[in-house]
Amino acid sequence: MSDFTFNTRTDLRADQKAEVLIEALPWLQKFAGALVVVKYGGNAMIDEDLKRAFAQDMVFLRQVGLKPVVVHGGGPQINAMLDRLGIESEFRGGLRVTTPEAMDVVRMVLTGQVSRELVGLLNAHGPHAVGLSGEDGGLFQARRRRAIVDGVSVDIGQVGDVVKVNPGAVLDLLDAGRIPVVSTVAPDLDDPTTVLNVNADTAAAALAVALGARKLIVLTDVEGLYTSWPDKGSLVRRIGASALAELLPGLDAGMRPKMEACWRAVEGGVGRAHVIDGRAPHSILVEVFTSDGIGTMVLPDEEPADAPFTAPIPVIPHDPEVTP
Ligand SMILES: Nc1ncnc2c1ncn2[C@@H]1O[C@H](COP(=O)(O)OP(=O)(O)O)[C@@H](O)[C@H]1O
Ligand SMILES: CC(=O)N[C@@H](CCC(=O)OP(=O)(O)O)C(=O)O
Repeated sequence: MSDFTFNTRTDLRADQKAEVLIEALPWLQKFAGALVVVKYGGNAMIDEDLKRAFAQDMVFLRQVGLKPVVVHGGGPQINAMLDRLGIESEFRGGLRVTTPEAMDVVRMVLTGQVSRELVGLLNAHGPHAVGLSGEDGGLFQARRRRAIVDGVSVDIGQVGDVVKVNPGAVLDLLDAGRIPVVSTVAPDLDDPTTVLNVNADTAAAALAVALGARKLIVLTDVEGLYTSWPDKGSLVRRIGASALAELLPGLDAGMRPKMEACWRAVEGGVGRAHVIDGRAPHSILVEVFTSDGIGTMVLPDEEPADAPFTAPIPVIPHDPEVTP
């Protein structure tokens, strides 16, 4: 069970319910048809109630006309399976050292376990979700990368960075009204007979850029980015891309790939990137459909990061049937 609870519906008066709904109107209008990439990870992937709430949020987004694309992680699930099989695994520079033996497990767990479960949760609401990996339809091509540990470049095996995205398969699914669920294993561009293990935060950013997404939303287990972690008073609500770039080298292993992903997304033309708290049920809906939003928002430099939070002015389409 999560630590967070919402008022039960009977605690809200009818006018309060109406207020919540009407606050969403300008955001529903603003984001109608918008493509949103969501990186699913952290607690929201482990707690049963949070899993179900996540699935509801994705189906909600689709139902009100957005185009959600899910990119999932699975680090804890991979760790558990490697342990069960007695295969040793370590992280260097925030990335899993991936031997050929470990790669088989990474691929099996991400595509055969985590993706399947998520697709099942989403499809409890209707036949919406289709799982695919970076191998399907040539979605991703990756190149081996090394990790930097204490300033030294080290070999970490079958680990890659996405260098090419062919979003056709994802776009086909979106056109058919589906919710694509993407696992981040990718063929090696230099040796297509092998697959590489790609960090899910960075893969989500690459996909968001290639799709021209309006938003990238990354779920995690804290409220957002703290400038002086773990000082709770240092939570950042908004930050411009350049200011974030200055902070990146000083960030710890867990937060760094997430914030780097947000930075890359915004630099690549994605309108906004958000890191939000996946421990709070329905945090995605709060982020997209309320004026204050939630978590940390990264925005392009040309927009002032200190502008007040305001809702867009509602656009009421002219209906000749009602008003001549
Ligand atoms: N500056 C920071 N701001 C927020 N969290 C931070 C920061 N530095 C380190 N962290 C840690 O990074 C964690 C998120 O990384 P990680 O556990 O890898 O995420 P996930 O499992 O959600 O992919 C947070 O739970 C927090 O403990
Ligand atoms: C190279 C690398 O480290 N890959 C990750 C892929 C999964 C992932 O990124 O999962 P989270 O989002 O849950 O961390 C791994 O093997 O754990």
